[in-house]
Amino acid sequence: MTASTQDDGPLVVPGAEGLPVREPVHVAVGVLIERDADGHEHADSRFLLTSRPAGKVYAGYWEFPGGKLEAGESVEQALRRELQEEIGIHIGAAHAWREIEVDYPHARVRLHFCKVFDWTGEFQMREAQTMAWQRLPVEVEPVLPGTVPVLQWLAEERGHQGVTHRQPSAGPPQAG
Ligand SMILES: Nc1nc2c([nH]c(=O)n2[C@@H]2O[C@H](COP(=O)(O)OP(=O)(O)OP(=O)(O)O)[C@@H](O)[C@H]2O)c(=O)[nH]1
Repeated sequence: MTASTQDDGPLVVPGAEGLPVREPVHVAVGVLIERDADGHEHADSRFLLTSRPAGKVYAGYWEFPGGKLEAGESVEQALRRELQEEIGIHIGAAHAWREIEVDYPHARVRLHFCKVFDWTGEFQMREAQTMAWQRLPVEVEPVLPGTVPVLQWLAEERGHQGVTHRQPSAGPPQAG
């Protein structure tokens, strides 16, 4: 799937063009990164992607784990709760990193990406997702449209040249 950006505007996914402006749903998203023995992130550090569970919009697409903020929650609180609920880990500090709005046909979301370097606990895919530690270029596919800019930001930070992921080979997603 291809998507287009607008100047200072949201990433607009095909099918969402021309829709009335909607209030964004805020989503906390964790970019879990493995650091080396010196505690540094480097160009080859692996990051975690998870596949979206069956029954959700974009089921099977790969994304960074996270979920919607509940009433009264901060981004960090929501991320802490979501990662415990969905993948079974307790995170340490969440470092606010980048934000982007994405206009999907089903909703407009504002994605608050946080880098996370410390966590405890065993990974448990509690929604029957799949997890994959990845480097650039990402090998799993298809990647969620809202994940593509994040891969680009990582590529810029890491001096990665070339593609960041494979283009999806399947047709449009089944809503769930
Ligand atoms: N977790 C996550 N969501 C993302 C990313 N990129 C992106 O566009 N999204 C969008 O953000 C929204 C997150 O919703 P979700 O369904 O995962 O959240 P949730 O677990 O709280 O949902 P639910 O409890 O209502 O089922 C979806 O519309 C999803 O398509 C990403 O990298 N990670």
